[in-house]
Amino acid sequence: MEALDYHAEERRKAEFNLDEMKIVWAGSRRNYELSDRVARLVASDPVFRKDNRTMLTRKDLFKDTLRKAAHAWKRIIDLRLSEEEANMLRSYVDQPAFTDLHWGMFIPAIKGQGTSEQHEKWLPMAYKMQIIGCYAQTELGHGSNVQGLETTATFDPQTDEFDLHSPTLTSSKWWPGGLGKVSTHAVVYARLITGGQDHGVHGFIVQLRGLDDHLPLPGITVGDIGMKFGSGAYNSMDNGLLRFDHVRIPRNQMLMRVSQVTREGKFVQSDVPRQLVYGTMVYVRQTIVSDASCALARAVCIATRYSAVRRQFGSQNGGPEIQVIDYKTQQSRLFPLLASAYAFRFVGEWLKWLYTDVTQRLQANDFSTLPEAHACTAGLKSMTTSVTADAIEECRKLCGGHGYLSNSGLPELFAVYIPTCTYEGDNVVLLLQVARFLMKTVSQLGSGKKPVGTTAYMGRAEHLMQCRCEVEMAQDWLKPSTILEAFEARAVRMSIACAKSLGKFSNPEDGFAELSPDLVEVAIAHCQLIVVSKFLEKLQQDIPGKGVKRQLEILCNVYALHLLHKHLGDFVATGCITPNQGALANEQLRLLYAQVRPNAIALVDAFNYTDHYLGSILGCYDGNVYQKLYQEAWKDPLNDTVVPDGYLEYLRPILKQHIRTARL
Ligand SMILES: CCCCCCCC/C=C\CCCCCCCCCCCCC/C=C/C(=O)SCCNC(=O)CCNC(=O)[C@H](O)C(C)(C)COP(=O)(O)OP(=O)(O)OC[C@H]1O[C@@H](n2cnc3c(N)ncnc32)[C@H](O)[C@@H]1OP(=O)(O)O
Ligand SMILES: Cc1cc2nc3c(=O)[nH]c(=O)nc-3n(C[C@H](O)[C@H](O)[C@H](O)COP(=O)(O)OP(=O)(O)OC[C@H]3O[C@@H](n4cnc5c(N)ncnc54)[C@H](O)[C@@H]3O)c2cc1C
Repeated sequence: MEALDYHAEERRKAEFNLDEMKIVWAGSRRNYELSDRVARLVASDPVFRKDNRTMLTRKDLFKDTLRKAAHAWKRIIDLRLSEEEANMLRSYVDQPAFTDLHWGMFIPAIKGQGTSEQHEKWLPMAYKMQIIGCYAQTELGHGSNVQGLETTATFDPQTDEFDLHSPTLTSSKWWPGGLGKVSTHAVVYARLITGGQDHGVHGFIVQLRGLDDHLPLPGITVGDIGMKFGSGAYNSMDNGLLRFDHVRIPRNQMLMRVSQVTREGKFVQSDVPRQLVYGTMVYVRQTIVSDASCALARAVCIATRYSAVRRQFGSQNGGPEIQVIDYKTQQSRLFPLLASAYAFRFVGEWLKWLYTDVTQRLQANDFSTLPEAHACTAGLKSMTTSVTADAIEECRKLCGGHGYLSNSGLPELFAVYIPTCTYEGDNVVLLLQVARFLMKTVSQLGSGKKPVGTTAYMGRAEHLMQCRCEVEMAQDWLKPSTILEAFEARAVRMSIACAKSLGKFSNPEDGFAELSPDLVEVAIAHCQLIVVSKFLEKLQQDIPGKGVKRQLEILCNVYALHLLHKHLGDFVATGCITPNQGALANEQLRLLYAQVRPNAIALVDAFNYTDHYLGSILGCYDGNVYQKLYQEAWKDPLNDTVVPDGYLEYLRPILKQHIRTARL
């Protein structure tokens, strides 16, 4: 019997080659094939089941995470999966775990900040998971201000050791994932003190637990910090606390690529910039941008499929009601998010390239592109995660009441996703880093130093400050050069206006603090320009497949014009466009939505997400939503009994009280 497909008609409407779009989304045919294989492998394995996750107690959820991690590790070894495939497996298992920090931060910290001897000693054990590590930077009192950390690592020349100590309550390490219950080791960030002098924050490899009994080593207090937001979600992670009471480690456990301490206790700063101590964060911020497109695509896939199934109002002559996806308001809320998922995918690909490039340069001691890599990773991490977090909530609302059910998949996705706006750098703090970089670039204009990379457009400031947008009709907004120039002009004008305002302050730091809300807006304008320009660049590539490029052009225009509509105030106030041109952009946007509409279901099918990964009844591939919702309701433990536990003790006495009250 042929399987039921409630979306069959929608799928027939598609005007492009779906298989080719799947390859564009995956990045290459090879990536598509690997990812498809791993997704199916995970979906068909009962150990990776997750449909009962939000019902588990914290302890059961944690044990389930350990079980999944052990099973994942066994599969990785048995099937000889590459690191790339293992990472795909991690994504599809879809359960935050200590392994994220071990592979995503502990190992990269040693690789980026350790010497070759340290690599030889620690990496083989870490790669085999004979030791498990975490990244212990944040403290109870300080997270954003890394220079404000209080943990000390004092060198003792007599024993050739560092003495690690937590001098205050606020110096307790607080938040590191994997620390609470699992890690045997940590890269700990502490103030280096030699000869009574404070040399700032550096990384140290510290063993925390015994490798035989898993008990904390002497002088170490360690535990979990407690339940976090939502059920299921990030509670599978053992975010931990850690205190040191004069714990001794050998000198060679300080990560010494950036600076060294000699046997005599002399502090030596190498040619490598001290910012490399922050290098692991740059790496992870880059991965967070790629992950943002996955989370956004997932929410959008659920909301789009459900919007095509759901009908409300408008039945004529007894015919079917209107699919909610046909309401213009639904389209104007949903399609920009669909376009953003594709936009973030492409900017994530580009950022990965940028990161690989800067890493190769760093290995050759070329540090010239580090500031730009920092600004791009910080800014795009901030922008993409903020948009994605808001978008998941918007998708919940787009699904009406059923979106609030746990089995819509959206509440847990929201709960697990929102901390990305905070971890790896609070999003506002990161935007202020971008703003600093932009203000520095503006201050160097005219000095002969030509801006390059993502700030190259500032080199054309003279033109961009006075150019006029030539749009006369709605369709003029479809010209890539018109869109790009409007975004470049807005970004440069906002940057230069802020730089001028800063110049009015006698103390630049006072000015920066006072104008920080405006500076955040400047940074956002710059980041949006990067995303728009990378989408446009993607369209310059040869993209095979019937109708594929056309759909991407439509999505690119939706992405750019919805931003223009949303930030119309910026564009008009800076004189980049007139109010009438803004109205024409909005008119064009409405026409674009009509072009997205017949392709919407196929555009989310292109993400190639399994029902297991989506974890959503509303987003299931076959669209058989109502029957599944009905069946699922009966599986709730509350429905195990017809009369609930507690009826006799609590309900019945209330129900019967009217008899007594009536007697009073
Ligand atoms: C169950 C399933 C199992 C599956 C198993 C599968 C097995 C898997 C196998 C393999 C899979 C691979 C897996 C990979 C996984 C990847 C996933 C990773 C998930 C990670 C989860 C993350 C969890 C969260 C972690 C954290 O949050 S860690 C802590 C992060 N903390 C922060 O981000 C702090 C933010 N603060 C700062 O960054 C800084 O302090 C500051 C705000 C930048 C200010 O610093 P300060 O020194 O005060 O700087 P300034 O004076 O402002 O600037 C000085 C100077 O430096 C420049 N700068 C600043 N930062 C950087 C930088 N990072 N890089 C370069 N340069 C930088 C700045 O621009 C200034 O420059 P100028 O002087 O030129 O102006
Ligand atoms: C789920 C989760 C996992 C984490 N995992 C790890 C981990 O593995 N390892 C680790 O070391 N850490 C980890 N962290 C900690 C995380 O990196 C920090 O919480 C994060 O960097 C934010 O720092 P904070 O908590 O000090 O926020 P704060 O800086 O205290 O932020 C509070 C508010 O102050 C504002 N603010 C702060 N400074 C400024 C400023 N200069 N200008 C304007 N506004 C400002 C912020 O915007 C924010 O609104 C994790 C956190 C979470 C939530």
